[in-house]
Amino acid sequence: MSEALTSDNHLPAGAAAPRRAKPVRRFLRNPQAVISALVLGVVGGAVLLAPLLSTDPGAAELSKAFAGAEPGHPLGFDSAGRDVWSRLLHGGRNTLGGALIALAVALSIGVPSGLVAGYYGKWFDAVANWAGNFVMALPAMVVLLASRAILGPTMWVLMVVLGVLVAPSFFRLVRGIVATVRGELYVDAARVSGLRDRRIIARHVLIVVRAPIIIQIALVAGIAISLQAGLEFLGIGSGDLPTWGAMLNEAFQNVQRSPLFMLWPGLALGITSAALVLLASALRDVLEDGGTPPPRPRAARRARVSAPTTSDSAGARAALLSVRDLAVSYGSGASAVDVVRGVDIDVAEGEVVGLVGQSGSGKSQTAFSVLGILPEGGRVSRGSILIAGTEVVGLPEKRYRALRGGVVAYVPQEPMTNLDPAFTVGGQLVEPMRLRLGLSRKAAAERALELLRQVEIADPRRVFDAYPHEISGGMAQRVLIAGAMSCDPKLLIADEPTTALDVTVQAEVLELLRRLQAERGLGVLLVTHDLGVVADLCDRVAVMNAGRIVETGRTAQVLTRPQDPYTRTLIEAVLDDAPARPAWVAPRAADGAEVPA
Ligand SMILES: Nc1ncnc2c1ncn2[C@@H]1O[C@H](COP(=O)(O)OP(=O)(O)OP(=O)(O)O)[C@@H](O)[C@H]1O
Repeated sequence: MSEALTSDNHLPAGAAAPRRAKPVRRFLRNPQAVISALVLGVVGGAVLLAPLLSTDPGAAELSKAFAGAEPGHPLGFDSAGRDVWSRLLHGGRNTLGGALIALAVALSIGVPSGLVAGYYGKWFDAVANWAGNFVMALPAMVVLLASRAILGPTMWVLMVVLGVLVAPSFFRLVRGIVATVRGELYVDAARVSGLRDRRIIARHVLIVVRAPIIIQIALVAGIAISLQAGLEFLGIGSGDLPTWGAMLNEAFQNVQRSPLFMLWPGLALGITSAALVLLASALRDVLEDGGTPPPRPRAARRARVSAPTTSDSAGARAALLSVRDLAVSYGSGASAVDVVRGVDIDVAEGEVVGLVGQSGSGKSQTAFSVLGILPEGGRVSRGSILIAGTEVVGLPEKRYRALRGGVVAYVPQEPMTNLDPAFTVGGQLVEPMRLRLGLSRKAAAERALELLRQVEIADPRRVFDAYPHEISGGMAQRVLIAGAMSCDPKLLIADEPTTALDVTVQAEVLELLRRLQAERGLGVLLVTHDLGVVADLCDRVAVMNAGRIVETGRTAQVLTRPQDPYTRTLIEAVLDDAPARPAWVAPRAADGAEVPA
């Protein structure tokens, strides 16, 4: 086996693939990020420590109006004889505090609603999208002015209103990303492994939106500060509170006498806003370009057409998997299309049943129906599916979850897209085991390493610690097989498990599946278009065409004495692909001379 493994494990054992530096390290290596964060740190620290670094901002000494700098008052006094330095620091507290309130409101409305709308879609998405568009269409300044007229001169409440006005920017951002991630195969895989939606969102979805949200926070904070300063400059804020905008307003009224008063709040606003924008741009480089790879576009589940009738005996039903009269439909009413019609399949314990047919014949739709993961718009419109005696058509999601991962497991077609690029292989194996088997982190990690050994990965520790992009396709498929085995299922649904792999690796993975099936006595429903794989692995085979099972029987019997014309065509197509005959060699006479044709 070790020889076989070398072709699969493209990276030599122990050789580490180039790893991306951790986000903190990338941040520290980015001068723009460090400088802008330092500037913001200094501004934030100064305003936080305002009571220690300055005196009462409201204390006025009229005799000192417009007086210059003196010890303890480095920026001099304003028109009312108040210390400009104290007002600048305390004003910063109110300005930044107001921006924080607006941000908190925007985040608490925009992020959860974007997550729910993006992940679940349906009516909530439509309503939230409409509401978001409506709020975005409102002119922010006019709404703030109207709010001030209705609610009175209270800056904090105006900041809450501002938060509501900018919430759609977070909603749109999160909704868009989550809607893409929702369609990722690794999210389907997490669902099949029995994880709850809440957990999938927290673990696989939030991590993808994390970086864009951080970047958006920096941008929106800059906008909130500017808007707030604008309101105060226009005299629409609280009036009595020192803020940078209010200082600008006061300074503007005395610009002829002391133009320097404009400088300090203007500088504070300019430096803080510029630092936030520069930080957002640096964070984009740090977190996105070199960070979590963006979700790979979901490989379209093939949807091509191809044209029906016997199947497993409709009588006795197998103990492990028994499908009867299954129909899968897309669309509704007159436009409904049945892509699977009247399918009957049985898989007994320890039996390998091949589901074979050309592309678009409905094999994957049948498998997805068994797993309860039909793509959006698809539904089981008729029939019955018994898994270990439990009817799963119409089964509540909670009970379905208990079956998936535990009784029935899934090995998908495309290994790479079924692993979450944001987590290590080990992390992805450990999580379902902790949840389903109630193991501690340590015990689950040990079991994961043992499973990696069982699927013949040469260096389990390295693969355990690796991210999906650091392993080969063949290794990724072994990892998924290890994951499928992790909760000791009885039934395995394998959907073209070797199609995406190169030929040598295909043979190894098939050999592995054969060994695990025999050792564990698994029942397997093997979806494939490859009659060679069927001949190699399957006890029985069901041939599918245009959504129907056209022939079922023992593998040897179906392959050697096919009854249905479509099965014969399939077999003949394979024979047509047989290796070409050797090149013609001209016959030679006894003396070696070429015989003329
Ligand atoms: N999301 C969808 N919406 C509408 N029709 C779909 C959808 N997905 C698949 N179909 C249709 O269902 C039929 C069966 O597709 P299915 O993916 O099961 O084929 P398959 O036999 O597994 O093919 P392949 O080997 O290429 O995956 C196809 O005709 C396809 O057009």
